[in-house]
Amino acid sequence: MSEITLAVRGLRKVIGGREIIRGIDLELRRGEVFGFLGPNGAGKTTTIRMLVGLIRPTAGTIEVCGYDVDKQFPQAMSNLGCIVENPELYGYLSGWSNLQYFARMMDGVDEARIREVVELVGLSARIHDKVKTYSLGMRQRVGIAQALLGRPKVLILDEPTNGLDPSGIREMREFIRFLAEKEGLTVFVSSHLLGEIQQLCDRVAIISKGEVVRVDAVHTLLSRQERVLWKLSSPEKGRQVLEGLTPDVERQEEYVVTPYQEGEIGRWNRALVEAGVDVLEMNRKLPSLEDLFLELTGGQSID
Ligand SMILES: Nc1ncnc2c1ncn2[C@@H]1O[C@H](COP(=O)(O)OP(=O)(O)OP(=O)(O)O)[C@@H](O)[C@H]1O
Repeated sequence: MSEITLAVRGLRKVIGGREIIRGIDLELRRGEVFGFLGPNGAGKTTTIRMLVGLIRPTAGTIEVCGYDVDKQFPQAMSNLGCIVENPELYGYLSGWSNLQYFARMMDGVDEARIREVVELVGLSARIHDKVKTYSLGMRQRVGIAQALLGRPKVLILDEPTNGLDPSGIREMREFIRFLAEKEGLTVFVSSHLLGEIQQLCDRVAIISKGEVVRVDAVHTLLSRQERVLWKLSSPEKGRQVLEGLTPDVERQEEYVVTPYQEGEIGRWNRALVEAGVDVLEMNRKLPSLEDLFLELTGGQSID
């Protein structure tokens, strides 16, 4: 079991008599990109604000690298970097001066470290230009550089690709994966975009109405729901044959749909042919996270 860098236990938050967060437990490991997925209003931002110490939980604990955010705040925060609301940068200063300004407020961050993070986020060529000439993607990178100054083990990003264009989104995704895989950071990313989580994250927690309804590897979540679409010479007869072999068979337009069960497909195929049903086409289909989300939240849409 790899090192736990962020542990959340029994987290609750009541605001104005309303329970917004209703008991969240999470354990994040070193080197993983962890997605926090939920529709608008599910409680993502409130949870993140507690993780980074901006608001206090009503109940529960949060530990960063073993340090309690409430009781050992400075130690916990020295292991945590975050961009929660849009990074506040001074447009009339260069990226470098912005970073110098933040570095001055931190212990043990020297010019060499600033140079290091600038290189890490790939901004060396433009770092002495004024921030107001930067694209949104570049500003995000300065924000990340700032979050990395103190050598955190955990990085928390709230909707990191918000507002970026497709190439900016791809770059940001590659950069986040690099930080986890090569630098060993734990990256916690909130999003309401299923496709993004699917492409970026190792594991995901799905949050709905202040509760985590599922935590699993993205791959496991999706493969468990994998289906096979059969195009058959006589779909109705084929459906009856398949129903005798596996539960969960349904018709979808011209296809008969079954679960995907490794090792069974050949046998089902033979049974169809023996019953006089030709298999014209067969496709494996991964569900979208969207299908899964609808299933887990009882039809609550993502947006
Ligand atoms: N300070 C507050 N006072 C009252 N209600 C609040 C407060 N902060 C959050 N809420 C409510 O708590 C719920 C969760 O909000 P939160 O912002 O955490 O959701 P979210 O998942 O981050 O959604 P979004 O992506 O829209 O920010 C919402 O119903 C919101 O109205």
